[in-house]
Amino acid sequence: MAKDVVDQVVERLRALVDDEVGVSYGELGLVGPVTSKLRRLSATLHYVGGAPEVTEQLQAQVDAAVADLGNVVVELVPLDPAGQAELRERLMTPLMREARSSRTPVFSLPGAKTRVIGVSSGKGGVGKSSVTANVATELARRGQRVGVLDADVYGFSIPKLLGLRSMPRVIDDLILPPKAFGVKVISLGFFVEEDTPVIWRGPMLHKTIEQFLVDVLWGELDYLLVDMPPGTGDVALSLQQFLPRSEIFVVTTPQSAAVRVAQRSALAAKKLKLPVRGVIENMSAFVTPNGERYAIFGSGGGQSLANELGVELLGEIPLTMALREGGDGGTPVVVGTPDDLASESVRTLVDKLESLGPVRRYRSDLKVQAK
Ligand SMILES: Nc1ncnc2c1ncn2[C@@H]1O[C@H](COP(=O)(O)OP(=O)(O)OP(=O)(O)O)[C@@H](O)[C@H]1O
Repeated sequence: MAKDVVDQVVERLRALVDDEVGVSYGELGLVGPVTSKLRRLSATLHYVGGAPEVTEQLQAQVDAAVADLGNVVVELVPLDPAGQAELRERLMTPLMREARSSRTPVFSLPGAKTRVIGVSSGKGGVGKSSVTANVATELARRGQRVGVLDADVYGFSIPKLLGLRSMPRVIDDLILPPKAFGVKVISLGFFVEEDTPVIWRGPMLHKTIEQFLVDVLWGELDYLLVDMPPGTGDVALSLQQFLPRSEIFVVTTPQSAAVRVAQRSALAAKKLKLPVRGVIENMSAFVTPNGERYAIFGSGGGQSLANELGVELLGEIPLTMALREGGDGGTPVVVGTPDDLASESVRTLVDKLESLGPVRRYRSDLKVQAK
């Protein structure tokens, strides 16, 4: 077998990128030697095991990469514990090492650029998770690096809304978040059995959120969205402690009763000194194809909450079939039906979110010296 074919196999395997890590197998040092026997080339690619479908997907990707090079068999070999420990060391950036040794999220270290956005609501069922999933997807579509931490202990819906079937892979004690529509996701739901109710006590939840912030290989992110449980509880407290630079956005329906409960969650955030930066109204008027508007859940709630809180109403997302169907099918409406009215309002909302920019903070350590 010609030497250049061997080189080409190695080159192609080295160039393959592990999508979740965003680094090539070559750079990760996971391509084994290629041997030639009886006109057949055998190669090995080491990988971090995950769900069977992840392995199948990788095998298909590998086979396609070398398909035109003749008789080449690439065997996928899971990394042994020593190999995993070595890989973990290679993947950790100096910032991440610092974060892990001080148990402080990289997002809170000095100089961190990630905007951390807590999406909160007064009560369940107002569409907070659907809004989070669509905003995250739209940001990623615009080229932003986005992660979602699904901390909604009452219903971990983010993986389903983003059609994620694979579980996070674990390299030694480092967690690799699976990715969908360009969004990296970690959900408490990945770690509990489906349909098994778990009572999350404050300290346990706090510890898990710490682990998700510190031991997950988020890489560099422009945005981290946190889907918070409805109400005023423990996750807000954890956010305040781990991510004091978080901004809070409150989702409400247009109904005045919903607004009152949403207001309580906003006030709780304010008490924790987390800035509430905007209101998002969801399930706004349903519009028929003929343009007739039906305000099924009333109207004006989002604006009045925004006025009371002294913040901007970032958007009014209408009730639409496409948004609901997109969520059920695991393809966010902004990708699946971009010309839907709900997609349009998500885009307007994201324009406003981006233009708001991060919070400017008073730094008590900086003093102006009068001459
Ligand atoms: N604008 C909308 N148009 C149509 N359906 C919507 C809209 N927003 C949300 N829904 C649907 O409402 C249901 C609840 O939404 P979602 O799970 O996002 O709410 P939530 O506030 O996060 O609830 P929970 O806190 O219980 O998880 C879902 O079936 C979703 O598809």
